[in-house]
Amino acid sequence: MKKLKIGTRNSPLALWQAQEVESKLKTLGFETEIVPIISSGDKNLNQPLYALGITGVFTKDLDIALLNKEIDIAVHSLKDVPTQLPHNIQISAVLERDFPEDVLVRNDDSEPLDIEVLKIATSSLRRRAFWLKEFPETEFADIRGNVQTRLKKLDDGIANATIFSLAGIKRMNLDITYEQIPFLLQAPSQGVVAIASLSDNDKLNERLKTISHKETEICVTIEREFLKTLEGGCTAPIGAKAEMLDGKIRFIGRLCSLDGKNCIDTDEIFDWNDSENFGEKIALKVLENGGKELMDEIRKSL
Ligand SMILES: NCc1[nH]cc(CCC(=O)O)c1CC(=O)O
Repeated sequence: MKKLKIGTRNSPLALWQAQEVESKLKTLGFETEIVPIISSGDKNLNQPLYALGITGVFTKDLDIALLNKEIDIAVHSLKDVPTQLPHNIQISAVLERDFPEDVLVRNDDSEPLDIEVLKIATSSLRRRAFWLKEFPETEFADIRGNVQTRLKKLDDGIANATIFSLAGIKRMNLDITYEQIPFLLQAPSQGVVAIASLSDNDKLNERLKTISHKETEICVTIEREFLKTLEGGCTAPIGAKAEMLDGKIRFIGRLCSLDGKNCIDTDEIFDWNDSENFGEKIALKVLENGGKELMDEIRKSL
């Protein structure tokens, strides 16, 4: 049997995630091979992502490899995947979500610092804006690179702290202390590993579907619809979290101005039978309630 080629970025986290997918596929009887591909997002480390002005910097090279049939599937962190996918590429399965929240990691000597006087290294517009909403005086520094690189930069003293997705820390088995930051709403589809494949590869897609985690799929579909309807192709401070509780879904969403001064929040519980287009419906409400003006302002200043 021909081996199924699993494309992935070559960062330690991406490779871990590809191996996780590989072990699921092996249970389906697939023979597999991991194909690491260097992505443009990993090459261009000097600028914050939003400044590159293009979406999909982590996924583009894997999309091309898929379309050229150099790989059969691509494994991504779903939160890095643009909501608008290239023609003939689809997300065919997601793994069960774990540890979706953001956490604060301080460098060793920053312990006694008051939370208000922290300097935080992050290039995420969402993390900055949502943090500034609570602590407007906090300073920020840009930082790029994979989890290990960012920890090294923090050690070098570019800031007192940084913010990570807890999923990344857990998957890398890093022995570092972190603090919960419950006020900082996670990115849409954070903590979720996704498998992309060619939309017309029906036979493969049918089999991929069998390893997809249904509950996670429903939740991230809502979160990504919310994001897609709000952003219209530009990066903005947007958070979203859909959770299933006894057959109901709770959705929490937030859109903020870049300085965190103006935020529009939404928090709704609904039956999961009504979940169709729910993300879009909520986003349209946010846009009507001042979200449109906020998005226009963000687009102008980026
Ligand atoms: N943009 C970087 C990125 N993309 C996915 C993860 C971690 C895994 C995940 O949350 O899905 C990270 C690192 C981070 O945000 O700290």
